[in-house]
Amino acid sequence: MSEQKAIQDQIPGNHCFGCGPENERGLRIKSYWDGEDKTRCEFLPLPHHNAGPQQYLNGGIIATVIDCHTVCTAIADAYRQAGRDPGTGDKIWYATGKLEVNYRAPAAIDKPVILEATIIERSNRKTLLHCTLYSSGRVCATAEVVAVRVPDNW
Ligand SMILES: CCCCCCCC/C=C\CCCCCCCC(=O)SCCNC(=O)CCNC(=O)[C@H](O)C(C)(C)COP(=O)(O)OP(=O)(O)OC[C@H]1O[C@@H](n2cnc3c(N)ncnc32)[C@H](O)[C@@H]1OP(=O)(O)O
Repeated sequence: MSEQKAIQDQIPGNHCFGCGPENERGLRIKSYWDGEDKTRCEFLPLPHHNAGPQQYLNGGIIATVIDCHTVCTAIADAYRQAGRDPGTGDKIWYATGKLEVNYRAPAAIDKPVILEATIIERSNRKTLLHCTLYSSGRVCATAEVVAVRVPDNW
């Protein structure tokens, strides 16, 4: 990937478990633009992120990384639509309104997962995104997410 800074590293004050650089015990995913309305994230699971069987990634962790990758994409997009660099000026904050995940195949615990998010639709208050999660080149999950703009005191 290019030299671009991760979306999460451009937005200060984020303590989110999935994507907050300020959460020492979090997953700390990093998302990058990869085309006009697309972003990409690579996440390497840790052994304790397993499901019941130790070789597979836990479904809640899958949902979390999809949630964070897509909502951070919506936030970065909103800054872009406002003509501002992320983290500059008044804060823009989105929360997850809807997260619908289809688990299509198990994801290996010891391989990186790749997430690709696409912005499908945007309006003033909400952004609809699609996300695909791959492991070893295979589609393991797809998701539809609605990110809703909330005040920065939310
Ligand atoms: C303090 C300082 C802050 C500084 C910033 C710090 C840095 C942070 C930086 C970065 C962080 C980013 C990291 C986040 C990543 C992870 C995100 C999460 O996990 S968030 C936690 C889980 N989510 C919840 O707990 C939501 C709980 N729900 C709510 O609070 C409300 O229901 C909310 C905000 C989602 C909507 O409530 P309403 O009253 O604001 O707005 P209404 O009028 O209901 O909806 C607005 C629009 O959204 C649509 N909408 C709402 N829910 C929908 C849904 N489930 N499906 C489809 N559309 C929905 C509605 O139809 C409406 O659309 P129409 O404008 O009319 O077109």
